[in-house]
Amino acid sequence: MERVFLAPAKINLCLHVLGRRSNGYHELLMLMQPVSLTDRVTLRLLDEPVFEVECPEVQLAEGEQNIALRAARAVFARVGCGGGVRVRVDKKIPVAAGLGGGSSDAATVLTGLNGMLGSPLSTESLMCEALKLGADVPFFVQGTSSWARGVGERLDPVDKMPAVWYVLVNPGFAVSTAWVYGNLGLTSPGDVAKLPEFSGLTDDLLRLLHNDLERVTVARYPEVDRIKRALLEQGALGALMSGSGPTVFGVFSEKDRATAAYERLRSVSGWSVFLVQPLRSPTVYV
Ligand SMILES: C[C@@](CO)(OP(=O)(O)O)[C@H](O)COP(=O)(O)OP(=O)(O)OC[C@H]1O[C@@H](n2ccc(N)nc2=O)[C@H](O)[C@@H]1O
Ligand SMILES: Nc1ncnc2c1ncn2[C@@H]1O[C@H](COP(=O)(O)OP(=O)(O)O)[C@@H](O)[C@H]1O
Repeated sequence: MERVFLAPAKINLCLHVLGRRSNGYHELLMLMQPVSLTDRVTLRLLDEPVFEVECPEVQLAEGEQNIALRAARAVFARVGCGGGVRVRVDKKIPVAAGLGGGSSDAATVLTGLNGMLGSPLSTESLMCEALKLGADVPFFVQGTSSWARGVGERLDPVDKMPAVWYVLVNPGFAVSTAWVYGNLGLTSPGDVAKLPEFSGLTDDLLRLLHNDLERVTVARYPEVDRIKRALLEQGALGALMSGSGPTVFGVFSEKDRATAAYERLRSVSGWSVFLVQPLRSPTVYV
């Protein structure tokens, strides 16, 4: 049996670091949203106990280091059934970009395989395996815009989100999430007591835009700040780095303006530019 799924990217509309745990992980408050830039994940069930992953056209580990393969093994181990799986990931989401591509691939493998095997695992079990794979993976299993707390695993879905357009700009180099958190130098806990109200309007979203990781990435990669300014010059209502970066998103309320900015910015050498919308539903089955 073979099935194809689309694994979406995410953006962090806000990211506040509230503290640091003894294991080095950080306590966060984030508003996260899946967007319509997707990897294509093909899953083929095998009779023999073989686990393989291929990622054509990108320089990405095809063995155990690939998080999609680890997700496949996790499902089979938890279900305790025989057989194996061949995973193919056709990447569209830039790698190590702050867009959660690997986490999304992994979540898609967890939920997709579970469905193909007749749904033996509960959502709770899937969430448990998701968190073992990475802090952002539970968000993608849950699949909709959410407030995320803890290390990212305590999720509260948000129903009402504005119908905006985003232009994503990626400068073409990778940024390590571990490096960014490692260089945060957290001295005092973040204060979110005065966080603006969010009732789902575009103005609320614009007031909310904030990322505590931005200064770390910008200090090392000033190009991220140049992208922010370029997006604002092109008419974005707001612009922010997503996650640990280096991708920056610009917010637009009108499609025409977003399209014009997209056309202009994609002529800049070395930048990958995407015009996307918020996604409403979880992992898409093709
Ligand atoms: C920054 C964020 C924002 O959504 O996304 P990305 O920029 O990676 O997309 C996440 O917090 C990234 O989550 P994820 O990429 O799943 O992290 P993991 O693989 O679990 O951990 C990678 C590294 O980040 C650090 N880390 C991660 C999450 C967290 N709450 N605190 C941390 O300090 C860990 O110490 C680890 O060294
Ligand atoms: N299927 C995958 N897709 C993307 N990256 C992967 C995958 N499997 C393993 N990785 C590794 O995970 C790291 C983080 O990648 P990614 O999830 O794209 O980052 P981010 O969350 O910052 O967008 C990279 O160093 C990459 O080599």
